[in-house]
Amino acid sequence: KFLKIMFQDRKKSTAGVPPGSDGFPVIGETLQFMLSVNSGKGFYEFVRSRRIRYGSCFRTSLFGETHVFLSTTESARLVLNNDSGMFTKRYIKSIGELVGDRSLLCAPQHHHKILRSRLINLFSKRSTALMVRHFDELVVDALGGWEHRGTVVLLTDLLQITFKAMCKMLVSLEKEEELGSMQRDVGFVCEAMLAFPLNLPWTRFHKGIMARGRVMEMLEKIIRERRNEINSHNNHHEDFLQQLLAVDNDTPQLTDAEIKDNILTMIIAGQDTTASALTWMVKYLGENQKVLDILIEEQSQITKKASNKPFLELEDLSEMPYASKMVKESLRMASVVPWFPRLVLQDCEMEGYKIKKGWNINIDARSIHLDPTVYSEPHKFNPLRFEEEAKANSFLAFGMGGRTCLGLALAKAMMLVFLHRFITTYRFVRLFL
Ligand code: HEM
Repeated sequence: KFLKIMFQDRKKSTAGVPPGSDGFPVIGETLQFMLSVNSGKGFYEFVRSRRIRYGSCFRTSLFGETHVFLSTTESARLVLNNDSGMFTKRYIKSIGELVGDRSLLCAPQHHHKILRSRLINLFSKRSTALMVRHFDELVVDALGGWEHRGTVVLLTDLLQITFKAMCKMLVSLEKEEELGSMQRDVGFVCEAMLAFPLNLPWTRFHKGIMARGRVMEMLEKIIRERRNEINSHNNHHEDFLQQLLAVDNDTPQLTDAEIKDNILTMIIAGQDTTASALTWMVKYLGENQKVLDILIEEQSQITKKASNKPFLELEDLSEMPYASKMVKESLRMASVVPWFPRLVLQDCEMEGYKIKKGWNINIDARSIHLDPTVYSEPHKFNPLRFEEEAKANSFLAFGMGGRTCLGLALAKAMMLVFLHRFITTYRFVRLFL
């Protein structure tokens, strides 16, 4: 029925293209976009200022292509749930060269479905429980060290902790030296993903390609060693690699190339996002004394109850109702992934405007999270707003539909663990400089 409406509308459509600017010939508004990427305000400023100028649907031209930004819950539903099949995640060749064209992020739609159905099994309750225990160990260790340091740059430390957590969960990599070189190389790959895709010896893109090669070599070595261990029955690992290599006649095996590309993908997808979300959460804590007081009360109870065990367990997290809302509110306010890009596969109409095949359409999650018609007093940090269920299609921190974040339960668990330890280890004093 939906498709019928869309096609009927298209035949008699008199709709115009969305408001916005095409900028300069060929480069469009790329320069303005790059300026805001490098400004102190960050790349979202480019979108925010145009959303204010043009409204909830606007177009721009970036890197030679038309981009439309949409910021209503209804457009989020249509595009992200994609029941019409008219949208897909875009394959960008340069990103494919960096994360691998068998990565979940780049695979064509039919291959994505197969990969996702295999990978989703890895994110079980058991994996989350193991992650809680291990992440807690890492956090306790890190927080203990902060006592003796004059200044801690939170994001830098958290990137290291989340990197270690990802590597342990995925391939049980724990040796400091190997972790160090892997983290450096994954960092080069991530930088190259945002760079101009020119593969010449002095470019950031080239550095990323070289780094990907080294990451692949290291993963190959890890897979080889693991197979030897499995063959000699000398194996005690409980990580994602172990599950991916297990021979199970009911589930199709992934090839080694698929395993390597997707391990790199999961490190990239999980490390930065979680570290940023944690950093924002601490910022909101520092700004909201009342929230902090309630949390201290709740978390002290957990400390009392769990005093006989060295580390938190998954069950402990279910006794943190206020902290869970705090985590959700932090994710809403921060919108760590601010918009979700898709490619339009057929001419259609959205919000009364003509959208053409081949355009890029972006669901602007941050605008939805801060829309006063969706969340009352959206700039107020208020965890209790989640006592009531949020409006449909309005909480988009982890996306929606067939591309929803695979690591959402893990990410929430890590945030709760960190919140607990942070609050119960240190006293929060705000310095007004
Ligand atoms: C607070 C932390 C995190 C946030 C805010 C976050 C957010 C997101 C969002 C918004 C998407 C969907 C993007 C889209 O639809 O275009 C996504 C996808 C994904 N996330 Fe997360 N994520 C987080 C942590 C993690 C963790 C810990 C993992 C674990 C490995 C992970 C793995 C993935 C994967 C594999 C995808 C791709 C799914 C697909 O394309 O089918 N994420 N994430």
